[in-house]
Amino acid sequence: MSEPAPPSGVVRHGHFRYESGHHGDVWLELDLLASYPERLGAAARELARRLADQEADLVCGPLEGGAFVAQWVAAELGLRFGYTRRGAGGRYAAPDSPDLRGMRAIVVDDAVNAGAAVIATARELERRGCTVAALGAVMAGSHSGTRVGARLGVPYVYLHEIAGTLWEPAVCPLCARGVPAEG
Ligand SMILES: O=P(O)(O)OC[C@H]1O[C@H](OP(=O)(O)OP(=O)(O)O)[C@H](O)[C@@H]1O
Repeated sequence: MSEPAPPSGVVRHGHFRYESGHHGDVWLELDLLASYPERLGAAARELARRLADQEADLVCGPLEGGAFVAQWVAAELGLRFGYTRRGAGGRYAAPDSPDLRGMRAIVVDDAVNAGAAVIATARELERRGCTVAALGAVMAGSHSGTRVGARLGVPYVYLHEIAGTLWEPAVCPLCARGVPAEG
């Protein structure tokens, strides 16, 4: 079964300046993805199908976009749902209630780029007494997002690999060609 393609306009090509300070040639319009619930639901159903053998109790995603997908995947699998929220210093925290001790968790995000959100979410779940069983994402960036499962040492399902390159600003070839950067 082939996975549903992201809606047109979600993956943009050009010259962009990211929050990390890097420059790159791909931008993901994740709010646009979230605005098509039918398409997001199709992606979540496909993720759920591929993650169904993980014997998990909980699906957890980072707010905002990751949690939208995680909740849908949890509903498809008949599992509990949780979320994390970014706080100071890049830490992601889950709400104090419910008690998550002893649960097997799948971490789900809409997009994984550097992997900061899913890794911090996995660390928080472990701190709260969960075992992280697997990772799922609708989209994963080819520069590092596709390798985050290996970094966490868990099975990783992503539906779309988004080809893109990151550069330090000083060596950005698009800057060298005088292409204006967005972001
Ligand atoms: O792999 P990473 O480099 O961490 O990037 C991926 C994260 O970035 C986006 O969230 P963002 O921080 O923009 O928050 P939002 O969902 O509230 O827009 C996206 O929803 C992922 O959670």
